[in-house]
Amino acid sequence: MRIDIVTIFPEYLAPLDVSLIGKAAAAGILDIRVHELRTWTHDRHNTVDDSPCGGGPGMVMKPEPWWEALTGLVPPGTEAGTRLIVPTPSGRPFTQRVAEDLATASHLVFAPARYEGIDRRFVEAAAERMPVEELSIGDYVLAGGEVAVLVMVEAVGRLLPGVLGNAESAKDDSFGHASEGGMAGLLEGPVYTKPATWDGREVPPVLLSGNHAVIARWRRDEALRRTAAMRPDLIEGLDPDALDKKDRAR
Ligand SMILES: N#Cc1ccccc1Cn1ccc2ccc(-c3cc(N)[nH]n3)cc21
Repeated sequence: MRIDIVTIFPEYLAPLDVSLIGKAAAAGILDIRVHELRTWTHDRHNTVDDSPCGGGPGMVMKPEPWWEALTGLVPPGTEAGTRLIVPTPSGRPFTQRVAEDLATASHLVFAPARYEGIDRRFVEAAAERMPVEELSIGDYVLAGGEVAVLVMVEAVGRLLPGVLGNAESAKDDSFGHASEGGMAGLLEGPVYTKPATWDGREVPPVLLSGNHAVIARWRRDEALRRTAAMRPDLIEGLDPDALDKKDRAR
């Protein structure tokens, strides 16, 4: 997967060189390219913003540099397989299902804005050339879209084949598709490691029993318990077929 990120703060995307995503890029699974939006400005001050039409606070990002950037990165006629992602507080929620959908694309272009956002006409013009997703990572307002891009690139990147080692799997992710017996669709339950006793607190004995069927059942019970406590909305949304007989007996 190729990922292009256009921003006025390229240094904000430095974390993508680290850890899981950094290793995936080094392995060639991800081809991540970060671009400075001002590359596509032509005035002496490399202007990317202007005052809002109709008045109001702050500044709005001009459509021209974004359009030139998009056209430079995705020349007309080469849009197949490309999706434009625009982080915004007024977007569709970015969820695990959205991440799974975006993971099927061959090319993602991210347009993290600053100020009060981008002139609407850029999104409208882009939507005539390729699918555009306006996405929110949560019900709070950030100062710009770069942090949202970090979140989305990690959530999407980890789903690509070869990114997670065999030991870790996205198969049973929280929020993923609920599956019979799996944890997908539920929150993660508690995790423990050695020592067996710490601070006078014991690891639940079932986890030391070596009985994998009993351990799996205990973990599913704990995941259901935590989900019911922290996110009852997810329980309601679970596919009934994804709950096994013992779940229903709870
Ligand atoms: N737009 C806008 C805007 C509108 C009002 C006040 C402040 C901003 C700042 N801003 C500029 C770009 C941009 C991108 C994404 C977010 C964003 C996403 C989530 N989930 N929260 N915030 C915010 C962004």
